[in-house]
Amino acid sequence: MAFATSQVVRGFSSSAVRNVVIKNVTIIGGGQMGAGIAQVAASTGHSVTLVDTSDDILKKSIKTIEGSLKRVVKKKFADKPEAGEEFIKKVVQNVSTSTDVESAVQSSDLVVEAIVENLKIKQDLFTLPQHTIFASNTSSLSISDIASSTSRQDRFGGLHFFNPVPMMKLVEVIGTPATSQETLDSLLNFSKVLRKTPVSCKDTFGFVVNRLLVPCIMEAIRLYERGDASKEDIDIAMKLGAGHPMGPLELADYIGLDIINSDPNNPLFNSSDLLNKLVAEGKLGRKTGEGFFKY
Ligand SMILES: CC(=O)CC(=O)SCCNC(=O)CCNC(=O)[C@H](O)C(C)(C)COP(=O)(O)OP(=O)(O)OC[C@H]1O[C@@H](n2cnc3c(N)ncnc32)[C@H](O)[C@@H]1OP(=O)(O)O
Ligand SMILES: NC(=O)C1=CN([C@@H]2O[C@H](COP(=O)(O)OP(=O)(O)OC[C@H]3O[C@@H](n4cnc5c(N)ncnc54)[C@H](O)[C@@H]3O)[C@@H](O)[C@H]2O)C=CC1
Repeated sequence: MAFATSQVVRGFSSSAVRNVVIKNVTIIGGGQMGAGIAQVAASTGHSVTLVDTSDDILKKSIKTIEGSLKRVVKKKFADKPEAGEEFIKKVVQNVSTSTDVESAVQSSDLVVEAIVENLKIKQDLFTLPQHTIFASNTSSLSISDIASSTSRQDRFGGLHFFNPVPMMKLVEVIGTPATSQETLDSLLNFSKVLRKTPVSCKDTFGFVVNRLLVPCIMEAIRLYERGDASKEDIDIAMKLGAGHPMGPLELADYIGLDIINSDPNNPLFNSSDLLNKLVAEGKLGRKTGEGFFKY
């Protein structure tokens, strides 16, 4: 770990900021988000350790990364296929895998948690060296609640990526009242090093994007549930009428239906019987082969 002076970032202190230079990154959770974050970090020269619960899952994660890299190089190295192959090799070499979280975090400057969306399981994760910054990629849990199980809340923040990580340019950087300025600056700077655009947000339900996007998805589900329009027509309407790249039901399947959390205290986020039924049946969207649509 080293310190560097970086550019002033919108929304943060106006004097030159000190941030931790992040070189070694551990990503915990090798699912669709963890694999994507690992890919982007490895592609920008970081040394990445990807952690999950079994070697079989990790093998799948590496396959996902390789598949996504092939799509990236098809465009980036369109005229130079050999350079593209070399790039893929280099990126994959930057990623090592582990099922032992305690040893994986030992030399990390930053740990990004991208495991299942469950508060208790997330809280149980921490056995981190003192200097390490910990960031959660949670979609809808409170960063303060996740951080509450540690005594190192100054080095704890939210780093919220979007799916598919290699394509989506945004990262939301979330600070709690206890997050230090140095940690926030480090997370903002890290996002820029990944060639993403960071925005900062307080630790408020859904942060910015999901606060606006999830009510739209939930309302689309209710529209379909009431029989007001077919699922196909709802998606066509939002693609052609609002210019969205995916319709809300296709997007829900893409995100994963288990990830779309509700909040009983907010009518905009009220759950739906249909969504709950699909999740209970294990129809979680693209990743399980069926959600609102079949894949
Ligand atoms: C839930 C949360 O907490 C937060 C969230 O993530 S909310 C969800 C946010 N994400 C979105 O809203 C995604 C909306 N959808 C999109 O932007 C686009 O549909 C998309 C970028 C995913 C795909 O683009 P598309 O034009 O619709 O489809 P598609 O033809 O498959 O892809 C176009 C190109 O994108 C690239 N691409 C898509 N997915 C990729 C991936 N996983 N890795 C690398 N490249 C990818 C490829 O270059 C692809 O070209 P090829 O087909 O030649 O490989
Ligand atoms: N799917 C999406 O569009 C987005 C999801 N997120 C958030 O990212 C996180 C992960 O989501 P996905 O990648 O979609 O889920 P996923 O289900 O694809 O992957 C989760 C991975 O975590 C692993 N895991 C579970 N418990 C673990 C533990 N204790 N230690 C190590 N690994 C463990 C699982 O084996 C699985 O591989 C969630 O918090 C979610 O809210 C954030 C942005 C977008």
